[in-house]
Amino acid sequence: MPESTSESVRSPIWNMFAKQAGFIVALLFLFFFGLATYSYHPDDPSWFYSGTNNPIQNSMGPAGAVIADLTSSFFGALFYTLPPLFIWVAIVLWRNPHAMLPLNNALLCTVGSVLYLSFGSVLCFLHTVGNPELQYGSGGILGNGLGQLLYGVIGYDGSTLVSLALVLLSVTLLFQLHWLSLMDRLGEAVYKIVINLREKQIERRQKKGEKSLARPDEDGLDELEEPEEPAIFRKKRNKLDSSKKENLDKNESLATEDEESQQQDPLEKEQKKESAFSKLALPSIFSKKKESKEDVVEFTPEEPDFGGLDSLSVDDADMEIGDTLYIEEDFSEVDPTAAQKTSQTLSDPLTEEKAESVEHSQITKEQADNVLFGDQAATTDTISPHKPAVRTLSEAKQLDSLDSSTPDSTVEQRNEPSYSLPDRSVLTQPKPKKGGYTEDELLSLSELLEQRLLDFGVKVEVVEVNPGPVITRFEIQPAPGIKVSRITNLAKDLARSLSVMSVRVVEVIAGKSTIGIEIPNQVRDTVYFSEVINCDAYDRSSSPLTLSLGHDISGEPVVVDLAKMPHVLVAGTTGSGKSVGVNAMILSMLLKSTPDEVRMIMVDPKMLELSIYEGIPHLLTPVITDMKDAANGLRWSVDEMERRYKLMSKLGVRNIAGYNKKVRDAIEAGSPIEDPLWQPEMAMFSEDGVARTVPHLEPLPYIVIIVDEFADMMMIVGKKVEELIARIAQKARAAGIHLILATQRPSVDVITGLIKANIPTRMAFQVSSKIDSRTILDQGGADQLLGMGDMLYLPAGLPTPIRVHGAFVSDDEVHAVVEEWKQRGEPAYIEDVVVNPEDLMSGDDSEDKDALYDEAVKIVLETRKASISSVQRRLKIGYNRAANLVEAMEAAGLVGPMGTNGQREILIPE
Ligand SMILES: Nc1ncnc2c1ncn2[C@@H]1O[C@H](COP(=O)(O)OP(=O)(O)OP(=O)(O)O)[C@@H](O)[C@H]1O
Repeated sequence: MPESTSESVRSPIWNMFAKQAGFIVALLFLFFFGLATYSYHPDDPSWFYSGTNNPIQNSMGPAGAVIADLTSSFFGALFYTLPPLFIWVAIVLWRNPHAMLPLNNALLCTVGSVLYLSFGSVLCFLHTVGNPELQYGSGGILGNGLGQLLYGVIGYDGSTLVSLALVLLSVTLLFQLHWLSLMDRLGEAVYKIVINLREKQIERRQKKGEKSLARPDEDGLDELEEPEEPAIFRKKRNKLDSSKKENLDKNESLATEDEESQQQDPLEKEQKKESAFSKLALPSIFSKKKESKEDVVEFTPEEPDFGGLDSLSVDDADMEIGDTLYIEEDFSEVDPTAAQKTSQTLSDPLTEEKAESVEHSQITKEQADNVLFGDQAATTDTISPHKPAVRTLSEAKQLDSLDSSTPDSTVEQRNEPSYSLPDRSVLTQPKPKKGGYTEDELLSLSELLEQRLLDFGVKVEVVEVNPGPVITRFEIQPAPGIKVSRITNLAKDLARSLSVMSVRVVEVIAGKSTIGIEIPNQVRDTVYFSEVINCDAYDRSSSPLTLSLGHDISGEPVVVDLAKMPHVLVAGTTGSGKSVGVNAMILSMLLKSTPDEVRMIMVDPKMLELSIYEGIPHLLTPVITDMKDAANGLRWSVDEMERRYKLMSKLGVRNIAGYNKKVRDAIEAGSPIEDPLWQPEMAMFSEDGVARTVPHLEPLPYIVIIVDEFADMMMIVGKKVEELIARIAQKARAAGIHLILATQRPSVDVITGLIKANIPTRMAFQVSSKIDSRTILDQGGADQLLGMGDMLYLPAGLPTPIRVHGAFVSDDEVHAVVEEWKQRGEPAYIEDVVVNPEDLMSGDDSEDKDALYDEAVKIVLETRKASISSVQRRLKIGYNRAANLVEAMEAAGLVGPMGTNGQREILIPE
């Protein structure tokens, strides 16, 4: 033990001594070797040569002469570089025990040295570098041997190239070089030198008192003062700047968060604490009533996935963003506070302004999403700080009308809405609510529910109660091992034993492990349309297709966007409230959007429900009651959809929102866009003989096709309708064409697989059987509804439907709004929508042949002019149809293709 201790104490000293001795020996050797090399003389006697009788000239005597002779013979001219090479290797091994590369340092140096000496001497041999009078030439024995070998295999250039590459590699290994950073450093050094030189030059000139300072341009001093920064430095500096900025931004945002949390109203904090406490400390069923809103939020539907087309939604959002910013500008013109805000923004640096607008736009999008599903708490909280950014459409219109009274020329240029919206005061005001169950009643009802279920052998515990205007939802926690299906199957028995009309079992409540039992209230409150329309969610939504459907189970308004659905199927038994529901949807649009924004095609086979809307300016065609006309209306819509797609592709936009923005921007900029689909021959035949000019594009309105009973259409017209509906449903979203299809026959021959696959959003009113419910929703539940507007709304992509108590719209309300609109304007009907019903009705062979084809051919042959516009004028049909007819004639060989002068040759002799 003591021995080993003394050993361990002695060894470091010994190591140090050994190291130092080694260093001295190495130094000695290097000096000796260096002197011997550099005092080499070819006449000195050596290993290969006995020498002259002259005295030895090598300063290290005969030994030095032999060493120098050996190295020079073997390595050729390269032997001069041996001493520095050895010194370098010594330094590397001494100072850097750990190599940068994942290899032993000694190994690196050895490999590097061998490569250097071998291929360096090859290079010396090939290119006669250094003294060629050395005994074995400038390549030495090694260079000669290896060089000749390489030359024999890869030739002169190849040998040079390979040797160069290997020498470079050897340098890399020996110096453990990183070429890029070496270049970096070299560039940096050169730059510094140049800067130094220039500074000195300027100093010198200044000292000389030259005029150059007064006239810097002449002397190019301006250039000198701001020398162009090399890209490498610029990059570095930018990187540094951006990282600094990021840090600053982070710090700032942290600081704001801190500030915000500090500035939070103490009362608010207290309330938060209280609510947290109540959640923890009051597990009573009533304490959970407050959470009912959250339940609704959990159902917030996502935007449906429509494959390629779905991605277009981003553009929709863009459009909304654009609108919002535009409105904000308006607002600044009217409202002094907003103006102040804008001026503040303007005074801020550009980047800040951009950041703010981006923030606004993000909030707008989020808000829109929240708003649309009645999450009022969320919206009011988030919106308030940016109120001007999310003006409602009606507010914006008020501002517009205010703007128009100002003499500002820029304001006058703007597209004024040609209509004002009807006043909502025409709607029936809601009556006071009678309310559902009292607290005591709720308690006893929950006990009764537990008891009744126990009677059926199902042990459950009521954990939460959510009272609403029409039903009350009891959330129950079943005992372990009890299947949900058992409770679902007991729905009817439960309703009977509780003496209520019906009980709906909600098998899955998103995010919870409980089951919902929905029991109708004894006294049912009516949900008035004026209640659901006068809500933040509806007001704040910027979409012209915003629909206010009704209240959810906790009494919050449910507001959705048809543009995002993008089509909806409404089904329910007769008297379940479908027509009232459809009316609520139509009124939602009529109270939100002008005919410039939304146009409608209404199909009403019953001649009762929708005929009431006859004469409103939103209609594209009189309310269709004939199913043949209806089918043709669908065909027109498909044509219109195709036309819109062509226009959008010509303008390079992906949806109607983008198209309208581009067209409006162009109009506002005073350079409206010419119709890209216009054809030159249209100019030749105007009605009054005046040559036509290229028409300009106008913003396109959304088109909503509302069919009150599409089963009739399917029965009368047949398969073609199904195909047309599927075509519109698949593609029309981007073109701004949307379908609302209602039926009272939820059977598979009406709601076919093709229609279901293409219309993802469904609205199920009360139905008589579970099978019907499955046909509509792919699940039961609609059979347990209460009727009179009680519905299950299934947004696309959501697995479970939302129960909505539809708003009641009376005939008087509809009449009042219709009257308001009739006073505002006449409808501008498009005749094409319903013409030519025969082609759809007739057999398949004539399906693609236009009924007016023969007449068109007659006209062309008579007039000897195959012009689209003349056919259009003579037959009083739309351009598209006339173009199709002329193209059909071309296909049939009656007329030739259009020539460069815009004329077609008539191929049939006179
Ligand atoms: N949201 C509602 N609130 C209160 N009552 C309603 C509501 N919706 C409908 N009703 C009542 O139900 C009745 C039938 O409604 P509606 O005419 O809309 O049913 P429907 O399903 O269209 O029937 P049909 O297919 O026979 O036309 C209405 O007259 C009205 O009294």
